[in-house]
Amino acid sequence: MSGQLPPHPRPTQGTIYEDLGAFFPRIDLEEPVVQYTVENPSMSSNNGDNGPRTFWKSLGLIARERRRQQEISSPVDYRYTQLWGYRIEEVTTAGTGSLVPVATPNPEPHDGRNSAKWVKGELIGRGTYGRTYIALNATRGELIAVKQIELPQTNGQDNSPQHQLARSFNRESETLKDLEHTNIVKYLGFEMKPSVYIDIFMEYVPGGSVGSYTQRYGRFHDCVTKSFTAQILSALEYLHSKGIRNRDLRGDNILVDGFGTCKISDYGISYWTDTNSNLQGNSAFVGLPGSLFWTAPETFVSPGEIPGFKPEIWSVGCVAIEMWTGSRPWAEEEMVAVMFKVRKLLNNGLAPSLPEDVHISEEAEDFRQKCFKRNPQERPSAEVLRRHPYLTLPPDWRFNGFV
Ligand SMILES: Nc1ncnc2c1ncn2[C@@H]1O[C@H](COP(=O)(O)OP(=O)(O)OP(=O)(O)O)[C@@H](O)[C@H]1O
Repeated sequence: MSGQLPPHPRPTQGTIYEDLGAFFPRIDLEEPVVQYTVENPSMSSNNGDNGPRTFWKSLGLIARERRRQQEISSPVDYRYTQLWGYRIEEVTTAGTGSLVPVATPNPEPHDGRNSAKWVKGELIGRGTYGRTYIALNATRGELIAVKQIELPQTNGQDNSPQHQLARSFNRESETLKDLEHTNIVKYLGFEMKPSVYIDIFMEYVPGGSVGSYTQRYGRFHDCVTKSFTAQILSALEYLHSKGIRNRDLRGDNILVDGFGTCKISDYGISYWTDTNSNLQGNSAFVGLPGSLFWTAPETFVSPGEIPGFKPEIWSVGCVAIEMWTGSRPWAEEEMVAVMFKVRKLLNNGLAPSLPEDVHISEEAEDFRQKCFKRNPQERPSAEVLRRHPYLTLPPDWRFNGFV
């Protein structure tokens, strides 16, 4: 492997466990490095030695044991180990018979939190600000994903998007840690080294994103679009009931596993400023530049506070456009033109349209129009939109590919 996971589709956990060395090439998986103590090693022992016993396991053995456990429990019942509240340390093997911390600049003294350890595997992909890696929880053997974002040196000025994200994660972590829903990527923990980096730990999702699948296959079969849209709305309904916003909903942030289960990632956190300073003078938008195409018009003009959850319903319409057409919304426009176009929309009611060669049903068109209501108050909530007739699937339909 070349240091990065094959771009598409990402391998399943089973495949990674099967060939762990290929995904963790810089780790000695057979070196015994993790110490365990068993209080009563053998109740049946007849040599009178029932005191605590210590022994060592390799990361490879720990991973194999975890894999067996995961095979026994159903994927739905599987509960990841939570890392919240722990000092989450990146470690590696070094031929010393124990796990050693990966050197970071200016290591800090231990702060009293219990430690959890993880090792880094191959790169999954690069985003605008960070890199996402496959990782192994070193004591539990679970395969997880970690997004690492370097914090730029700012000499006290910390308004960079990366610092905004770090603050947003700190602020929201009490809420984020308890969130659990089939259609969201579970956050497992968070570690920050001020002025150096943040690490965000998540469940690992095999497969790809809606964005990568539309790039690969073009427009989706209508039943796939209905199923995915309903799942996205189900996730939003849940997140909104917990007061969590999703300011960056787009195809690239909706991961899809091999069974056709969608999981929203990057929810509840944002690179947006807390104030209304930004790209366009007095507009509120400071999201990632690539997010513009999925962004509701009112987001560009409401100074300060972003209005409630309704901009996300607009974004749902944009994701549906991706699935109906195989391209991003406003596909015919360059970024700068879109900034103007969305502004124009405020005056004359334009919304992302469908190319002439794409035909959707009347129900789908009604769904599209509801998402793109000019007045955010007139857009239905996620809860209401989830019951739209367009989303009804034939009772015997099962996911069996994208097109
Ligand atoms: N929990 C996860 N499991 C598996 N892959 C993931 C996970 N989270 C992100 N990825 C993948 O890692 C890659 C990088 O993701 P990241 O979120 O950093 O950037 P992005 O969403 O592609 O772009 P941007 O930074 O512009 O939002 C993408 O291919 C993404 O699908």
